[in-house]
Amino acid sequence: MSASPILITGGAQRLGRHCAERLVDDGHPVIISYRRERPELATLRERGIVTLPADFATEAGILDFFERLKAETRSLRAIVHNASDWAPDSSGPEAGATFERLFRIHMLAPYLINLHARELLEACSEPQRDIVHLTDYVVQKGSRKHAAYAATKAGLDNLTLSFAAMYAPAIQVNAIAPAMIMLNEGDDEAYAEKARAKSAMEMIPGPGVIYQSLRYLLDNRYVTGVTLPVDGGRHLR
Ligand SMILES: NC(=O)C1=CN([C@@H]2O[C@H](COP(=O)(O)OP(=O)(O)OC[C@H]3O[C@@H](n4cnc5c(N)ncnc54)[C@H](OP(=O)(O)O)[C@@H]3O)[C@@H](O)[C@H]2O)C=CC1
Ligand SMILES: Nc1nc2c(c(=O)[nH]1)N=C([C@H](O)[C@@H](O)CO)CN2
Repeated sequence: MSASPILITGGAQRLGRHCAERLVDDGHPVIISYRRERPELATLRERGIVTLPADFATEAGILDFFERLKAETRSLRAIVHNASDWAPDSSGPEAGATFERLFRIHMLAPYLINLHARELLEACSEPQRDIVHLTDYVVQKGSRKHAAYAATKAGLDNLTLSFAAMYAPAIQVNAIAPAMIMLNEGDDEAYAEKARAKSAMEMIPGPGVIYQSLRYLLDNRYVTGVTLPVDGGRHLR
């Protein structure tokens, strides 16, 4: 019987893409969701990664995605909720719309997908099944410029506890809380220097440290309801 696939939402770039390719390297079938078609997806498809379109900004979009997922597979080994929008707070009339959009991407999508995908995870013939939420160090301290982002990631952090209790022992549910992992386009050296100085390790590690944490969770049968900080010791500064 072929292995059940691992789903990574928002897997077309950066951390999600890195983990998707590393999982393929480790022999797992992988499904990713993407929002925008782009040339890089061809590379992932050539590696056998199944790519499903998804826009989690609306409930209808979330449920449409789940129908596509169900048409693609009858079981799942794991779900990694990686899709995210690091939108700064809006001032003025669109502030509420921004908050609602981030609530849907960071909380409603993981919530509805976890509820609907329970039977896909339980259909996995392997002994371990996992759900992993990508949250953020800012859940612990808030954010002056990304308050809506931080609050909705805090909601996702709390969903980790609820789903871990609901789904044990058949399914393990954990979170990974990164701080600065990789820069964005347009981040200059001054920004990078400031970012490095924020953590005790004084580095911007790149996505490999996230895959190491995901690998640990996927390989450990006795860990559930926890959040792994991957933040270079931000709390020490
Ligand atoms: N990078 C970092 O330093 C840090 C990352 N994190 C967290 O780690 C995870 C990965 O980070 P990173 O790789 O930088 O993430 P990105 O900012 O690259 O976003 C990942 C993907 O999310 C998808 N996405 C955005 N909006 C939507 C939407 N409305 N519906 C569906 N998908 C959407 C995008 O898809 P598309 O490109 O197709 O539009 C994008 O490819 C995220 O959850 C992030 O919050 C936390 C702290 C630090
Ligand atoms: N979806 C995203 N979330 C976050 C990103 C990102 O690029 N996409 N980046 C960060 C920053 O690296 C932040 O940790 C710097 O302090 C946070 N979240």
